[in-house]
Amino acid sequence: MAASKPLPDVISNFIDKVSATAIPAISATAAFHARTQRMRRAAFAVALAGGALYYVKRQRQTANRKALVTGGESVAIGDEPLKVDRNKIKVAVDRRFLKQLKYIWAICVPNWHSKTIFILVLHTTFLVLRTYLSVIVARLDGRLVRDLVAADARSFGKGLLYWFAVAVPATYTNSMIRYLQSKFCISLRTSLTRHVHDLYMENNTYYKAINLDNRIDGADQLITTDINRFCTALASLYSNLGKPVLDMIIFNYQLARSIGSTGMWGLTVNYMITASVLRAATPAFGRLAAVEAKLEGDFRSAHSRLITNAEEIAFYHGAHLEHSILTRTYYRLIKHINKIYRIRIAYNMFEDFIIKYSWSAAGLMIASIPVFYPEMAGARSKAEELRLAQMQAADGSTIVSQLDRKTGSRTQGFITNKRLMVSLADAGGRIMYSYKELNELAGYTYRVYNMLRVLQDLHDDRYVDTGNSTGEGQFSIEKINGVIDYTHDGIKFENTPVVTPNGDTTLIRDLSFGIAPGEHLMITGPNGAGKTAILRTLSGLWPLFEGKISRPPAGLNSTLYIPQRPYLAIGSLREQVIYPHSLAQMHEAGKTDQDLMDILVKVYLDYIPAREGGWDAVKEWKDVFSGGEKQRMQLARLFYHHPKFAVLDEATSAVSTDVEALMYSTAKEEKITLITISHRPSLFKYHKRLLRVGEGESGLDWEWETIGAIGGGASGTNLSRGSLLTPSFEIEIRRLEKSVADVQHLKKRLEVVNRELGLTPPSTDKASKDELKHAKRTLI
Ligand SMILES: Nc1ncnc2c1ncn2[C@@H]1O[C@H](COP(=O)(O)OP(=O)(O)OP(=O)(O)O)[C@@H](O)[C@H]1O
Repeated sequence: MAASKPLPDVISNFIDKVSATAIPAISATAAFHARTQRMRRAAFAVALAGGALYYVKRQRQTANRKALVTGGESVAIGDEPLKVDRNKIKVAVDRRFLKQLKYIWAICVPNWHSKTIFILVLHTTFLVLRTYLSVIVARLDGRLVRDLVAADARSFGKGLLYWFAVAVPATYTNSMIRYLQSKFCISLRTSLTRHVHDLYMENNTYYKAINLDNRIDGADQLITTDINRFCTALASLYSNLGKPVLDMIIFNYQLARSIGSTGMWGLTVNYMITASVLRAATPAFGRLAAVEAKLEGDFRSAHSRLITNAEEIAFYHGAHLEHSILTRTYYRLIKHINKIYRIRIAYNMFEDFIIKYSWSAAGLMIASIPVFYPEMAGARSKAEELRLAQMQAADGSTIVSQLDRKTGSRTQGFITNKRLMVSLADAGGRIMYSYKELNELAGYTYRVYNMLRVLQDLHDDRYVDTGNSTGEGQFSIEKINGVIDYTHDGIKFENTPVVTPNGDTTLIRDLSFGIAPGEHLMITGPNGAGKTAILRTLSGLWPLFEGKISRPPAGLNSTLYIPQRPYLAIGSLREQVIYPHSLAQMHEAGKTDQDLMDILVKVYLDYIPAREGGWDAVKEWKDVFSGGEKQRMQLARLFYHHPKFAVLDEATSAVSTDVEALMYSTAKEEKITLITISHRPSLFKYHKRLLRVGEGESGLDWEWETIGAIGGGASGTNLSRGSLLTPSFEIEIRRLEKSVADVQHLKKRLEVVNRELGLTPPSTDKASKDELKHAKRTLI
C-alpha cells in the first residue's frame, strides 16, 4: 500500500494549486471586463505575476522531485546498471544545517581563546580596514574627476599623491585577507582532522566503520577530501559573506548621506525583491555538492582497490573487468558533474542579469537623485549645495565660474556615489553568489557532520541497524548483552553464541570452553564455520550479543593476534619486526638490534638485514618479501613481544613444515600459550586442547577434546557437552592410517584377481612383475 501523505501537505498543496490557478484566471477575466485602460493593465499585470510565480514554484518542485528520484536511481552506463544509494541525502540551508554547523564549529573552536578565534579576529580587522579603504578610494576618485572637470592641476596632483598613499595599505590589506583566509581554513581543518583521527583510531572505530555499521562509506575520502572541502567552503564563505555584509552597512550609511532616504528605500526594495527572486530560482546546489563528493569518493576508492590488489588482479588477468569498473565509476561522476554544469548555465545567466545589469541600472537611477531632485538628496549633498551658494555670495563670482564649480561638485558627488553604488552592487552580488556557496557548504556540512556523529557512535559502541541485516536473525546490533571480563588469567567462553556483526547469522551456538596459561589450544573446522569469528569476538572486534568471555587485559604482552593475511607496515626493516612498537618503545623495552637479529635466527630470516641493506632500509615490504617470509616476519613479532597468549590464525600456512615445527617448539619453550587455527593435523601435537567447530547437522555445534587423551573429552567435561564427545584425534589418526593401509592391500588384491582372469594385460615392466609375484605370495 502506498504511504498516505500527511494532512498538512495535502491541504497546502490544494491551497497552492487553487491559488496558483485561480489568481491568474480571475485576473485575466478581470482584464477582459475592465472598463478603463489602467484597470485592464493592472489586471493583466496581476495575472502575469501570478502565472510567473506559479511557474517558478513548479520549476523548483520539479527540480526537487527529480533530485529525489535521481537519489535512488539506477544509473546505466555501459552494460550493467550500478546502484547508487543516494536516497538519504537531504540537504538545504535550513535550521538543520545551522545545527550541524554549530556542532562542527564547537569541535573546531572549543573555546574563545583558541588560535582559530585569534585568526578570525585578525581576519575581521583586515576586512573592516578594506571596507574603510574602499570608502576613501571612492571619495578620492570623485575628487580626482572633479579636479579634472574643473581643470585644477594642483588639486589633481595632490589627489594623485593621496591615491598612491592609499594604494600601499590597500594592497597589503588585500594580500593579508587572502593569507588569513587560508590560515583560517588550515586551522579549521587541523582541529577537525585531529578530532576525527582521535575518534577513528581509538576503540577500533576504523574497523567498526567498515565491518559493523554501514552508515558511512569511504571514510578515507571523507577524512582526506570532504573535511578539506568543508573548511575551504566555510573559510571562503566568511570572507565572501562577512566582507559584503560589512560593505553593505558602511556603504549604505555613506550613500544615505548623499542620496537621501528615498534613494535608500529604493535600494532596499530593489535588494529585497532580487534576493527573493534569486532564492526562489536557486537550484538545490547543496544536495548536488553532497552527491558529487560521494561519487568522487567512489571513483577514488575504485582506484585504491586496484593499487592494493594489483598482483592478484594481474594474475587473474582481471584488467578488463577492473577497467570497466573504473570507467563506470568515472562516468557516473562525470554524468553528475555535467548535470551540475547544465543547471549552472541557466542559473548563472539569470543571476548575472539580475545582479550585474538590473542592479547597475537601479544604481545609476538612484545615484542620479541628487542631480535631478536636489530636494530629495541626502545631508552631505545638501551641505555641498549650501557651501557653493555661500561661496557664490561671498566672492561674487561670475556666472561661468559658478557653473564650473557646480558642475565639478555634481560630478564629484556622482562619481563618488557611483563608485559606492558599484561597490554596493558588488557587495550585494557577492552576498547573492554566497547563497549558492552557502548551499554547497550545506552539502559538505551534511557529509562531515554525518561522519562525525557516526564515528562518535561507533567509538562509544552505539550501533544502528540501517537495514544491513535481514532481520531474520536472533540478534540485533542495537541490543548487545554480552560481557567481556578483562581480569581473568586464562581465556574462558561461557554460553557465548558467535554471531556475524549484523546479528543475522549465528555461526556457533552456545560456545563454552576454557584454557589456562600453558594449555595450548587448537581450533579446527570447515571453511566459514566461524573459527576466526571466535577470535574476533574474543578481541572485541565483533559484538558479543550474549554470554560472557573472560580474558587477560588487552595489550601486546597479554594477547597477540597473528592474522591470516600478513601485514607489513610503512617504515624500516626494524619496524617490521617490532610492529606496532616505535623505535622509542623498543629502546624503552631495553631491546637492541642484536636482540632483533636473535629473533630473526629463530624464524630463519637472519639473512634478511644483509640482503635488504640493514635495519634502517625502508621499502615497500609487502612487495619485497615472499609469502613464507611475510609469515615468518609475523612470527618474529611474536618472539619480540613475547605475549602470554598468541593467536595464530593459519599464520604458518606458507611456511615449510620443518621450519614450522621448529618455530612451534621455540614458542612453547618460551612459555607462550598458543591458540592455533589450522587445518594441518601435523600441528595437533603441539597443543593440549582441541576445539572443533562446524559440527552437527546444522554445522553450529562444537566439540571439545583433550589431544592425546584416550577416550577424549575427559578433561573438558566441566565445560563441554558430553553428548558431543568423540574419540581423540590420535585414535582417529590411527584408525585412518589403518584404513589407508587396507586400501593398498585391497588394490593389490584386485590387481591380482584381474590378471588371473585376464582382464588386465600382463605388465612388461620388470619391477611390476616382481611386485605382482610378491603380492601373490603374500595375499593368496
Ligand atoms: N563482517 C562480516 N559480516 C558478516 N559476515 C561475516 C563478516 N566477516 C565474516 N563473515 C562471515 O562469517 C563466516 C565465518 O567467517 P570466519 O572468517 O570466522 O571463517 P573461518 O572459519 O575462519 O573460515 P576459513 O577457514 O575459511 O578461514 C563466514 O561465512 C564469513 O562470510
